[in-house]
Amino acid sequence: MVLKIHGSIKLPCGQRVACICNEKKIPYEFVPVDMSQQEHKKAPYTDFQPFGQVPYIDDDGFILFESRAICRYLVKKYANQGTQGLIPSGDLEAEAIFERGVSIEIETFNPFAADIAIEKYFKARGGGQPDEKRVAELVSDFHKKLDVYELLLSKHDYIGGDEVTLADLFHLPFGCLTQSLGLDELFIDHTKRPNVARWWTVITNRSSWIAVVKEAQGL
Ligand SMILES: N[C@@H](CCC(=O)N[C@@H](CS)C(=O)NCC(=O)O)C(=O)O
Repeated sequence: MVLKIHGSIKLPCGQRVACICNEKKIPYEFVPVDMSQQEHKKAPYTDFQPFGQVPYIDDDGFILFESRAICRYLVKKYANQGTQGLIPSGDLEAEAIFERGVSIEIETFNPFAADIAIEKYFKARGGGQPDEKRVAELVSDFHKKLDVYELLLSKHDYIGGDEVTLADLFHLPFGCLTQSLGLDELFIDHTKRPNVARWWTVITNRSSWIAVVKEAQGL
């Protein structure tokens, strides 16, 4: 059975899973969830994702939610196909640097990128207005965090080591959404943060991600 992703290619967490499917050459299909009718907040959806969020996967009867956990599962299950090395294994220090990158994305990057996206994108979709003062504070603090990224990326080519890993790819959905909200300067400032700009250009140009962007645009 083809891998079913219950959720949407238009939302960041579904995009994260789709990107890894593309890396690992795993056929998948999205099963739409009518979020306008709050389908994700009630049974039977919540029988499978009890937090009432998208996505979850159904892999031939195996149900799993949490997009990053899904990606790790898929990389391990399909170890012998597609891009290799997305989760380092066998070298203790490489594994540690990778885990550090994964934690940095969840703890340091995602809160800023997601909160900016909530203010400037998701609120507007619901007919609301962004809190511009909060956005300015978030952007200012995000710059400081990305200055540390610049330091880390001056020592390693990628945030999880010297090869591309899930730690990098996990940044793409919310990072690109934030970037698209008129915030190029966070990610692509070759003068101020040349290593961040290099890294961001490389990962956003991966064919796995370009395919996600096209699918989200219906192309
Ligand atoms: N940690 C979860 C977060 C899931 C999540 O926040 N999903 C968003 C879409 S990207 C959602 O369902 N938002 C609607 C809601 O929370 O009601 C994951 O990575 O799967």
